[in-house]
Amino acid sequence: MHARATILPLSLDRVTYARGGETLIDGISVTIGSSSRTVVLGPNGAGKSLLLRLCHGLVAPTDGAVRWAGADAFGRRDTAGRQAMVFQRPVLLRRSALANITYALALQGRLERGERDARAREALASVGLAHVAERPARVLSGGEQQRLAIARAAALEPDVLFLDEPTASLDPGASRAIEDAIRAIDAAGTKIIMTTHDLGQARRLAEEVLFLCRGRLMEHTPAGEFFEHPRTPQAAAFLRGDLVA
Ligand SMILES: Nc1ncnc2c1ncn2[C@@H]1O[C@H](COP(=O)(O)OP(=O)(O)OP(=O)(O)O)[C@@H](O)[C@H]1O
Repeated sequence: MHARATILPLSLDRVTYARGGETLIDGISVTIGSSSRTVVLGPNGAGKSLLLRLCHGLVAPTDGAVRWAGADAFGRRDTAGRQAMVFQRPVLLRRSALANITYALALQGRLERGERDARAREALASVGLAHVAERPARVLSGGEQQRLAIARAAALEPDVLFLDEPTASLDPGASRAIEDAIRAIDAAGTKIIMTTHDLGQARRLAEEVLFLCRGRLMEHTPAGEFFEHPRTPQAAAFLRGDLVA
């Protein structure tokens, strides 16, 4: 267990990202606090992944600012080291599952060598992967690799964990295992901000929803309210499964 997030809240101030004459993220202002799991929803191409990358500092906004607890975030090491992101197709090292985690812990530099192995084994166990600790990460199944990537990020005990489509192309059993892991990480004090295409998963995990459409933030709503009474026609159409104009 570790203390609740401290680099939060995350504030976006008119964040815009334009490229090739197209505005892909359009003046998003929002404040995201530490207290609930945040799920970013929206149709294909809405800008969900891009928004996560902007928040995490992988991409700099072309206008506006991303701030953590009020400070200008981009390029700041103190905030960068306290957040992690797991991508849709995680990049794993050509090492064992266990070594993928101990290596990340060594880079982070918070734990002594002797403590890293125990933390890494604990992280693997928390996602049901204790039995593959010595196996090369690259031979693991897609679902196992995704769980390993999440365990590796969680082992760093970040204040905030960004997850981009953590269960894309996984079967229902593997997806549920990842959902359980996400709940456990949240319960241990890490703020979760994630995207998903799976509306069932969004209903199970979301406590608040950011709904994006064509780079614009249409709704920032408690999850129950979003699913029962979407405020915008775009969100209502999205929830019905219609193509969103
Ligand atoms: N670095 C970039 N340069 C140019 N265009 C980009 C860049 N990153 C994203 N885009 C474009 O921005 C738009 C939003 O992309 P993004 O991947 O964020 O959407 P998404 O909502 O996550 O979509 P999906 O649901 O299909 O995963 C897309 O049209 C994409 O092609």
